[in-house]
Amino acid sequence: MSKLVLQNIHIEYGSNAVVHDVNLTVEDGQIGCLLGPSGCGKTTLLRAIAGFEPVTRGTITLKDQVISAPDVHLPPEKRNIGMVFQDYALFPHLSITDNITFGIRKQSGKDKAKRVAELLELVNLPGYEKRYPHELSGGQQQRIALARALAPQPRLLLLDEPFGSQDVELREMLAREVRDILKREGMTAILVTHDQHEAFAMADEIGVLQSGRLQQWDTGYNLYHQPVNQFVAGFIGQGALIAGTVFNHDTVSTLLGAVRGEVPLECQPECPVDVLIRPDDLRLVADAPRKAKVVSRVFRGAEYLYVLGLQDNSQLLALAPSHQEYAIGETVCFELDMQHLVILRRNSI
Ligand SMILES: Nc1ncnc2c1ncn2[C@@H]1O[C@H](COP(=O)(O)OP(=O)(O)OP(=O)(O)O)[C@@H](O)[C@H]1O
Repeated sequence: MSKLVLQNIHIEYGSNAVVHDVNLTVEDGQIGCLLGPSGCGKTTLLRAIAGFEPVTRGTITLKDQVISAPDVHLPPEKRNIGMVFQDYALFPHLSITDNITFGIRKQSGKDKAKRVAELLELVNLPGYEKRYPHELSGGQQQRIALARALAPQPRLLLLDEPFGSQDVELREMLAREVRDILKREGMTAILVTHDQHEAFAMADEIGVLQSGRLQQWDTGYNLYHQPVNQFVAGFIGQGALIAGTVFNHDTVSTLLGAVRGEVPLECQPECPVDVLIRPDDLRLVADAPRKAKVVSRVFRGAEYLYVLGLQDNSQLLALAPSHQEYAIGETVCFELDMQHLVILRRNSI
């Protein structure tokens, strides 16, 4: 069982702490993801798991073996962890077969040929044995890099921004493909990305990092629908936070009137909160008491995404079919769907 467990991980570069008290578990055969803005510590954590960065405090356990702790450091080559990077790092002068077998050079010719055929089948490039990297598209090269990483049957696979050099439209599709391949192999993996669509398409659980701290480790669905704080709410999906004051256990007073949702248990009446309103919580209608002004809009094909301004200058986002057009400056009426509103304690980060 290749379960990966990080407990209270703390990493410093010199005296500069860049990862603080990170706890997470990736169960055997599951795909985890570290997601966050540039500089939040994703790569540092991945490097620590791979064995390229020592930990100042905490333990990293893989398959019940402690591989990193302040007094334990299993060298990278002894961890049996595979890696896939953004730039594929295929050897240009080696054939696809030699690239894939690079990590299993010592095996017999027959075993290697069998594994190459198996892996090419798995990554959907059968018959590519004799080709060279320059004869392959970027997506195909990335699949070969994946086959090479899987060849030695690692205990864990680490993927560092693996689709970063692909077109945005291609990334989600590739992420799905790679997920299917990893699931077929039963591989435990961790992906690092700053692209949430890639994370959603590929991972079972996703950790959102901010300044080296793990804010939430959860499914993509829960990150979107039940963010634990304003940072996660703002980072995942689109939406706007409007200020409110708790009225009772399920009602908050806001500029938009009373809105309902699950008030956090620790928030007493009068407690200041933020209400997260996603574009899909809001419906533009012909007539309603709630009104706002169109500040800007972005054409999205099937729909327009509108930025709406309220009296106090706070803003909301709304989606509407593109044939139902509103002009900038126009006053629009809207209704709120109160089913999913998320209420967050103010200053919870
Ligand atoms: N070798 C190093 N020495 C000192 N500081 C470092 C080193 N590597 C990274 N850092 C710092 O550690 C912090 C985390 O960096 P890291 O590369 O882990 O972030 P990241 O989330 O992977 O960012 P990106 O998405 O831009 O790759 C940053 O503030 C960075 O400047």
